[in-house]
Order: sequence, then structure tokens, then C-alpha cells
Amino acid sequence: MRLTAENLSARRGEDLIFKDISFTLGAGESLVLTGRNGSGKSTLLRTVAGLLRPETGRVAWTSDGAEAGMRAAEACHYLGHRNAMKAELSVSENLAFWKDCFGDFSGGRGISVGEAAESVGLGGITHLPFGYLSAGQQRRMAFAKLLVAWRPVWILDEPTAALDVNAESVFTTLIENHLAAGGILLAATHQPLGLQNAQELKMTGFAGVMENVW
Ligand SMILES: Nc1ncnc2c1ncn2[C@@H]1O[C@H](COP(=O)(O)OP(=O)(O)OP(=O)(O)O)[C@@H](O)[C@H]1O
Repeated sequence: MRLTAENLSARRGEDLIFKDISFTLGAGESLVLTGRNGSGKSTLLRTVAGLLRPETGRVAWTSDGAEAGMRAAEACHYLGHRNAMKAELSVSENLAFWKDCFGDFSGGRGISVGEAAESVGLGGITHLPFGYLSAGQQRRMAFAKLLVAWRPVWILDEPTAALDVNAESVFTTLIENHLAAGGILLAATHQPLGLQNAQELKMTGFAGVMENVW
């Protein structure tokens, strides 16, 4: 299986944010986006996840079992800056919602809500409203969302923001397990994720560059 980005360019408002970005990621491979604030990391992640339409280029997903015309976005989990959980629902209810909503993509199976909470080190508090959790606990539970339904591609935007050192290493282990199971990772981060063999794409952005000199 393969995730391919071909000659991607994206615009926000009137501004071109990046152009002609291409990469291919196969099973077990990872690409980490780095670069200063505003250089376009989140924009690229959102474009690959199918949340923004590219100005040019395309994102393609190919695998033996893939149906013709399947959108790459269907193979992706996207964890953005926000956690996408309802503050007034319990942690279990939130995770159960996402498990049902996503279902499993072909080729793998998600784990139970309880197991997922245990995997991020928070098994004892799934009965609490999500809004009661600390910022770091909320981020851990948002990460557990990736585990309850199988998606081969994980797209993570600053996954370790607000995390303590222990949680960072838990996330690194979970990502390495995902890659070892044949998954793919695309992540933006200012803090090293500590992954072996990750490729790096340094985003530069176009701030201050006139459109006629792109
Ligand atoms: N809706 C929008 N309209 C116009 N410009 C936008 C819009 N959204 C984002 N931008 C601009 O796009 C550029 C890229 O933003 P993006 O969020 O992709 O950067 P980033 O590299 O992820 O930054 P950070 O490291 O701060 O998270 C920024 O200059 C931002 O101001």
C-alpha cells in the first residue's frame, strides 16, 4: 500500500502557502514535517487528509484491496491541534462514538475503548467527562482515538503538545507499533518524536515572496 502526494500546492485565502510538494510513503514509513510557525505544515497535513482542496496536484492511495476511486482521506486518521472530543460526554462515550463513526478500514482492527485508554496510560478515568481531564490527559485520550479504529495512515499535527515526558515516550512507542504493523505516519512537530528512520521535510513557506517569482 502507498500514500502518494503529487505536485501539491495549496492556497489559504489569497496566499500560496507551498507548491510542488511530492512524496510517497509505503507501509512502515514515516515523514515528519518541520519548519517555523506559519511555514505551512498544518496546511499540508490538512490537504493530505482531504480537509483542504489542493490548488494543484493530488493525493492518491493505492493498495491491493483498495476499491477503485477510493479517496486517500478514507485511509487516514487526522489528529489536529484540537482534540475533537465533546467536553460534556465521558471519555468512554467519546471514544465509543469515534469507534462506531470510523469503523475499521480494511487490513486491520481497532482495539476496544478500554484497551485504548490503557494504552495511553489512563485506564482508570474513562468514566469522567472529557472536559474534566487536564490538557495532557485530553491529548492522550485524543491519541487513543487512533487506536479504536484501524486506519493505515496517521496524520498528526503537533501530537505531543501539552504532554509530559512520559506521554511523549508512550506516543513514540504507539507510533512505532503502528509503523511495525504496516502503518504510515505523516506528522508535523516542533519537538523530535524520537522515531527511527523517519524522513524529514523542512517546510519553508512563501511569506514575503512575490507571486511572480515562485
Ligand atoms: N484561512 C486562512 N486564510 C488565510 N491565511 C491562512 C488561513 N489559514 C492559515 N493561513 C496562513 O497560512 C500559513 C500557514 O499556516 P499553517 O497553519 O499551515 O502553518 P504551520 O507551519 O502549521 O504553523 P505552526 O507551526 O504555527 O503550527 C500561515 O501564514 C497562516 O497565517
